[in-house]
Amino acid sequence: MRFPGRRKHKHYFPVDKKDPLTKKLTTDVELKHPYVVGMDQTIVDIEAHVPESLLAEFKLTKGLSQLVPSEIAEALYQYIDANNLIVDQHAGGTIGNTMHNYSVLADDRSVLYGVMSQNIKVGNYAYQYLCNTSSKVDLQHLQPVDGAIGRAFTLITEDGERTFAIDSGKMNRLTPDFIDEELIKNSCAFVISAYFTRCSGEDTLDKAALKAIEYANKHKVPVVLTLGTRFMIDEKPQWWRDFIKQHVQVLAMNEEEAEALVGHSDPLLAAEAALDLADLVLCTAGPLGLYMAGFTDETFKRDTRYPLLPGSIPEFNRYEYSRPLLKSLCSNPIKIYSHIAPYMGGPDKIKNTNGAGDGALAAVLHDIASNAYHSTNVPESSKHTVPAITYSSLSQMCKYANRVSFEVLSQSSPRLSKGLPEREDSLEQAYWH
Ligand SMILES: Nc1ncnc2c1ncn2[C@@H]1O[C@H](COP(=O)(O)OP(=O)(O)OP(=O)(O)O)[C@@H](O)[C@H]1O
Ligand SMILES: O=c1[nH]cnc2c1ncn2[C@@H]1O[C@H](CO)[C@@H](O)[C@H]1O
Repeated sequence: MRFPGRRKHKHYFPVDKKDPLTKKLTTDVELKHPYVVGMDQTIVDIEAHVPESLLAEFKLTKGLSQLVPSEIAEALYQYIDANNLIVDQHAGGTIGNTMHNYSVLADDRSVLYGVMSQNIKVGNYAYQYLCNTSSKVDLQHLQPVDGAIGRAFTLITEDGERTFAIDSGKMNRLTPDFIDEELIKNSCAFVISAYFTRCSGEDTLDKAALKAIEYANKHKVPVVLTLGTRFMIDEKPQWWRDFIKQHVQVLAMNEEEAEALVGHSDPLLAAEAALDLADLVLCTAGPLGLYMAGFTDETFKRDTRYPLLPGSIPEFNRYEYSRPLLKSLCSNPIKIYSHIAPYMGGPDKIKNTNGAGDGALAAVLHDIASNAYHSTNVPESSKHTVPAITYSSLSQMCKYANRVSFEVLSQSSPRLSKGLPEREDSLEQAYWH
């Protein structure tokens, strides 16, 4: 496990002090590695740069992810192919991207649940998916299906905005009997997107997801939910609020999904309202950067060293140096918030913003897993007198998540091709400072 950012020796694995802790770690002790489990609709992204008029022609709403019947998907494919509009084809899926990015950042294992075509030919979609996924993502738990995986036509208009038209294939056929309780029980987080609810007919993914969530809740493994796309939440906001309150500990969303969920267009107020539903909240807000919100206990709160910020909640960042806890573990819970503007103001040129939010979530997962790694291997560390969910403070995680989003935006594709540099060129802006 590579740790997020550069860490002080005091808390990291100390090598300079000859105490029992150090000895334990410098002798041949094999460190235990935590892993995260994600579940996704296995999808290949077919990226095309298109004029706005094409969206109207195919009755697609800009900025959203929408399912299309296979005849429409085929007509769309024929159109973009014949007009040479396709610029790239790569593995996608919001959780597939997140697991891949997690594994690249942490240099460690994640497990992906989903389906995979049982007949793979060199060059077909299934093959492309496998070739495009980090070898640290364990794909042994994909369920074989007789048919194609999903296709996401990722249509980028001139303003860089992306619209998805999804051709489902067999992506929703993961069955509940395929879910291994032990695998979930021993993981440090279970990650899913709201897309699992978009099932119909013979689809079984929704039932498989509910089974996995039931196991995670039973064994107190944090459930991490990312909201996917706005109109799914708009369709039944109360259902989502109840679902999150009952099953989810960590919630990730962008400001539009947040508004659909809790009715506030201001991302900070939305993040605060979401704390009635979940314990830790990440709300990305495009060019405004991102917000995080969580709980800490009165006893463990830490004052920020940054200037206190005005906003819809005055001085909201006061305790951003605190590490977040599950609300149920706080005897006197207080709400904590942090915000960060885009790293270095954002890349000079953004060709598309696809996957920037998935990148931010991967960073938060990395921090959660680092905490599990450290507490399993160095349980005596003073760090773990606070039963926090994450290794870092809210403030530090915001910096890290933002830095990863920047990397995704700069490379114009949702899956990181490499980890972050050990040292940044611009030290003032370095996320670990
Ligand atoms: N135009 C921009 N300029 C600078 N930074 C940006 C811009 N758009 C996004 N970002 C960065 O990327 C992060 C995530 O972006 P955004 O809120 O667009 O995610 P998203 O809508 O969830 O994306 P996706 O669903 O494609 O993963 C932001 O918090 C910010 O740090
Ligand atoms: O319905 C869906 N299910 C799963 N993933 C999706 C869906 N629609 C879009 N994306 C995925 O979202 C990623 C960017 O955040 C894209 O890679 C795309 O594949």
